[in-house]
Order: sequence, then structure tokens, then C-alpha cells
Amino acid sequence: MTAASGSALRIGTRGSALALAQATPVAEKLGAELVVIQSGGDRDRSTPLADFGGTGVFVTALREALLAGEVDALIHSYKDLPTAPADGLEIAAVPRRADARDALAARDGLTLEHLPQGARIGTGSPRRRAQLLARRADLDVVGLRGNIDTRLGRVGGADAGIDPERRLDAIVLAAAGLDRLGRSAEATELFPLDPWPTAPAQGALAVEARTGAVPRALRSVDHQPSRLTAEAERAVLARLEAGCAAPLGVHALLDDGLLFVSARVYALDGSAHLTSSHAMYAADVRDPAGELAARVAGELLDQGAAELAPLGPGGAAS
Ligand SMILES: NCc1[nH]cc(CCC(=O)O)c1CC(=O)O
Repeated sequence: MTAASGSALRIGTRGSALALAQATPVAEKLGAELVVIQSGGDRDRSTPLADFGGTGVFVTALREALLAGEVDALIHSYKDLPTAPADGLEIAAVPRRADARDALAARDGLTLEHLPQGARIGTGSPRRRAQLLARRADLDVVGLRGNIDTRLGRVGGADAGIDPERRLDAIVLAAAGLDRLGRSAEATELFPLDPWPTAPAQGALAVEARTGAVPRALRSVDHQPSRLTAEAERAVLARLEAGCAAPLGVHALLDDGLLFVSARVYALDGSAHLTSSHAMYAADVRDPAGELAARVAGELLDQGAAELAPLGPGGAAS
């Protein structure tokens, strides 16, 4: 760890297994030291996440450590960051994005189509709940939180030895989370993004630093296409003035210079949805992500998205 300057970069992260799994490769590439920052949200497991005002509580503790100079940068799951910019801080790098798709982890290798009538499926996300019900109105979708290992531990058949009250036929979660924890083999189906868009910036990381004190080394972990697509997706969320609990899926794609953004807003019970998609050459405009997001969000609102679904902040994370 002896950098030429004498001291390694210090990078702050939450201490969950997922947070450590995603921060470690970035820190290794930078030769940086990982500093685990405890937050109220990590300490107090008994309080529902919604009572903290979404995931903001985790972010606040990390940002305080960064602003206090205890660390030089932070690594966040980008989808867990509020869209409002933080005073004095900036997103200094977005590493190459992982899989943005949602995965089904079902008992006995089952896919969504083959789950029995009335199957119990766990998710804490209003978007995922609406998407499940849109496919299969017969499903019994139940709330779910806790870390990925806890969630997977609830999936099994009647003979799996799981408390019947807790037992689920399947759960839906981010493929990126499964991959990072080395548990991708437990995915029994991966939902293609076109019919099943996911949370803005799902699968992407954000490296945050103090404005005016961005370590130069962070440039080496920045991946422009990942930044552009994650920013475009988050810009749709911001334009809709939506919170992390909004039943909204967004998918952006950069293909040969063409930036494509598609967003879908769902009725909470999955009975209806609205979609808008636009594309433009990224080189043609100053802010292609913002420009496309404005078009997509404007079109959704014109179609009645705010009447179809509760878009405002609050509630569980997706
Ligand atoms: N909502 C919590 C959350 N925040 C980030 C991930 C992991 C995947 C990612 O980096 O987007 C997850 C788990 C999940 O949604 O299943």
C-alpha cells in the first residue's frame, strides 16, 4: 500500500456484504484503503427502512465522513443515491456498470411462467410488485426486506425446513447483487430489460468525492458509457420528481453513439402502464442524458403518469 505520495487513498463504504463486495474491486484497482462507515440504518435493524425516509440514512453517514475528510471518496450503489445533488460533493467516477436486470430466484428452478397458481413471491419494491402482477395477477406478492442472504434464505419448497410463515416460492432481486455475492447460480430467470425495465442506475456504482478535491486517480475507474446511461436513467427519475419507491422502470442504452432511453410507469396493482422511449446521437447535443430524460418524462406526464401511479418520495427502496 505504499503509494509514491506516501499515503493510499481512503475510500468509504457501508459494511454490508454487498457494499464490501462492490467496493473491494474498485479499491484494489486504485490501491486504496477501504474504510467501513457505520450508519444508523446499518446499526438499527428493527426499524423499517421506510421510517428512515428511504435509503437516505445510509448515504448521510457516508457523506458526513467524506465532508469531514475522514475519507477521500465514497462508493455507493448508484441506484440508492437520491437524485438531488449534495452540497460540496460530486460524482467523480462511474465504474463499468454490472448487469442492470432483475432476476427471479425461485424454488426448484422454476421460472415466473411455471410457478403455481397463487404462488408467494417476495419483494419490497413497488415497481417489482407491479411488474409481477402485470405478468401474473394471481400471484401473492408479499413485502420483503433484509440483506440478500436473508432474502434468499426464505425461498424453498414445503420440505426445505423454512418456517411456513416466512417461506416463499420466489423472490425478485437485482442480478448485480446476486453476481457480486457469488450467488448468481440461484437466479432461475433473468428478465430482459425491454419488457422489464429496472430501477434507475441499477447495477451501477457511483464514486463520490469533494468538489475541488477529486483525487486524480479516480479517472482510471470512470467508464463514460456507464456514466451516461446511469445519468440518463436518473434524470428521468428527477424530471418526474419521483422517489425511490415510485413504480418506475427505466432503461438506457448507448449503441454506436446513439443514446436510447425508455421509461415505464406502472399502476401499483400492475393493471396498467405507460411507456415512453426516445433516442438521439449523444454527440449532437451538450446534455443528451438531460435532453432525452426531459422528453421521456414530459411524455409520461402528458399521458397521465402522475394520475396512474404515486410518484412522490417515501416508502421502501427498489
Ligand atoms: N435496493 C437495494 C439494492 N441496492 C443495490 C442493490 C444491488 C444491485 C445494484 O447495484 O443495483 C440492491 C439489491 C436489490 O435491489 O435487489
